[in-house]
Amino acid sequence: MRKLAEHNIPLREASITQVHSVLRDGNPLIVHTSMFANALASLANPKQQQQWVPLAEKNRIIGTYAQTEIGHGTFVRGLETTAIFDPETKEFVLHSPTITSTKWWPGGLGKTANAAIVMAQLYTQGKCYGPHPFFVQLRDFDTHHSLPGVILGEIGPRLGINSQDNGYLRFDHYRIPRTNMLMRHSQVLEDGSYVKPIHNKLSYGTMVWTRVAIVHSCSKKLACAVTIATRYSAVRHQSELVPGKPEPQILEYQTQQYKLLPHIASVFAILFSASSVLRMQRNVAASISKGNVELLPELHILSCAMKALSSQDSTQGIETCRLACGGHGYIASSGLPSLYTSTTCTITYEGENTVLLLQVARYLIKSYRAGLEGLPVLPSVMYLTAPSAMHQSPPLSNQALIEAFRISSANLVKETESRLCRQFNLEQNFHYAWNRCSVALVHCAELHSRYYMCEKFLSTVESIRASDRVRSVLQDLCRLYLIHHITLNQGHFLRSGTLSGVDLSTLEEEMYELLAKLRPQAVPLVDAFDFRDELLGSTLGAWDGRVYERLYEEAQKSPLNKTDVSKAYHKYLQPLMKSNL
Ligand SMILES: CCCCC/C=C\C/C=C\C/C=C\C/C=C\C/C=C\C=C\C(=O)SCCNC(=O)CCNC(=O)[C@H](O)C(C)(C)COP(=O)(O)OP(=O)(O)OC[C@H]1O[C@@H](n2cnc3c(N)ncnc32)[C@H](O)[C@@H]1OP(=O)(O)O
Ligand SMILES: Cc1cc2nc3c(=O)[nH]c(=O)nc-3n(C[C@H](O)[C@H](O)[C@H](O)COP(=O)(O)OP(=O)(O)OC[C@H]3O[C@@H](n4cnc5c(N)ncnc54)[C@H](O)[C@@H]3O)c2cc1C
Repeated sequence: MRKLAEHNIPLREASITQVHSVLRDGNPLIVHTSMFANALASLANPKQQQQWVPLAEKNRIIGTYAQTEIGHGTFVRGLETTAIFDPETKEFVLHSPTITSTKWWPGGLGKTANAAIVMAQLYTQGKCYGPHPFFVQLRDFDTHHSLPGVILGEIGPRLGINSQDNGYLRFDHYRIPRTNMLMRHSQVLEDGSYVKPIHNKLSYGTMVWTRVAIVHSCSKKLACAVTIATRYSAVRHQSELVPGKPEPQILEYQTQQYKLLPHIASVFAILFSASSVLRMQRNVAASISKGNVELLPELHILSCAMKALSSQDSTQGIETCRLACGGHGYIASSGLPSLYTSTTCTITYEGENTVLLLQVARYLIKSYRAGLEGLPVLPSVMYLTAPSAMHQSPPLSNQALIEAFRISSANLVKETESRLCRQFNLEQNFHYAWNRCSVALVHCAELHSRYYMCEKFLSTVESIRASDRVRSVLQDLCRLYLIHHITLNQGHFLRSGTLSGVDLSTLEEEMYELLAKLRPQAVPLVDAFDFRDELLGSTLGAWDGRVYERLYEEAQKSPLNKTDVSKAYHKYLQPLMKSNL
């Protein structure tokens, strides 16, 4: 990043907006270095990796991951792009049969990538075997022109990340060699016969990998936002806390502490969960390479749960940080608008959150029913039918709060499963009944996911190797996080009987005390994230706290300030002013 690539400007001299356009508003190579690279690593066989990975690493091949179509993003089994095997020529013929089959959204597809992993419905010997990944060259590697039979373009401006191109792609009976089907898990042999994978969802592996990557990415984006807003809140003085006294730092206001400290805690909560899911992903990947897919469902569900929760929490946290900075939070040079627009899309892409949470709910109901029948269930959901151990922990202790989450989550799953049964008896159709319970099912998934994140936060803080002082601050942050999310979900705890109204009032009081106790730690905590000013890219969050000078200096860089009278005056204003004479 020493220089902003396309502008060849030393990073320190770049305008904040230019920094954002590369670092935050979208990196045209992010899908190449993440999803495309992972698809080759996890879905291609060794011979294919040998052929394409070195070229991708040298950026001779710039790839993207082209799965979503203008008519289908969520429902992968409904994709319409076809890949029909031709036994005569031993080729796949790729085609976009309808307007809705147009590939639409893939990052870099419009103008940057010269190749793609394309998900298409595989047909051979007259039978459809569902969506499979194919390596497809899209542009000439020397001239970058689109190849014959490939129609490419850019989809147009978006809410954010506009410095990367998102593209569209259509195929017109475009032929690729049989060996361009990524063949690690399934194959089509020369005679056209299909060899099936050991698990029919292995072709979804890159989505799972990316969901796990997004969790970690969300913790970093939220860390940027809380750094900016907390530092600004220590510099900004406003109003009178006590009449007649000097204007205080806005960080002295309890409401400002409530806006920022729980989200500082959330950075750690997401980070610790990200580490846990990443460990699981590596273990499952190792098992799959030995032919063992037993834990794949656990990874799928956990990656859905954590991607949904971390994208939602970080997006809400960044917006809260932006609002906590008042008017200056709305200015581009604060860095907060581009953080928001580049994070809110994580709720949508890589699996829209509602849909992923319904995947989690499906697993919870299925596991709950299996537990009732005494069948084996996987570790993360064993608690659903386990006996409660509520009263073994001291009242309102951390362990008691985790128990309250556990029991409330199990209770909600049990209640919702009963509702599903009642609805099924009415509708006599599981899918209609499922849909009529889907709001409650999403709530089950959210509470289960929150329980996981809280448990991981506490267990990590309890086992972390750190100085007593650091441990004490992390324990306070964890306690604040647990109480904050209990107060946000009070109804679940009252309904499960795990916490009373008095308990909740006691916890609220403690939360307010924790805000005051953590106030002196706020700036040291965000300084510890150690973001360089150039990467933070914020007039409000710079290390030296010269907020007003930086805002003013940044404004000078605006092209509009190159002249005192803008060209628009002569072209538009002056005629307007004279027209009424
Ligand atoms: C510059 C340096 C960069 C370095 C890079 C490093 C890291 C990256 C950094 C940060 C990350 C940031 C960004 C990431 C990069 C790029 C992202 C940018 C762009 C975004 C890309 C995309 O959006 S790609 C397209 C994503 N699309 C989706 O996710 C589609 C969502 N839909 C689905 O996944 C599926 O349709 C479904 C799961 C919702 C349903 O699938 P379906 O086949 O219909 O299954 P069923 O619902 O019928 O279930 C049947 C059973 O199958 C089980 N199952 C489903 N999926 C899986 C799975 N993946 N694995 C295992 N099992 C699965 C399901 O549980 C059912 O099981 P049971 O029958 O037992 O219940
Ligand atoms: C910035 C950005 C970058 C992207 N990059 C890529 C990329 O590189 N490669 C790629 O292939 N794709 C990419 N995508 C596409 C992305 O993966 C899809 O937009 C995403 O999967 C959501 O699908 P959709 O757009 O069809 O939304 P839909 O699924 O149509 O969602 C619309 C609404 O329908 C609801 N819904 C859908 N199905 C159900 C259901 N079963 N039950 C209940 N509600 C449902 C959703 O909850 C949502 O509220 C990108 C998208 C964005 C925004």
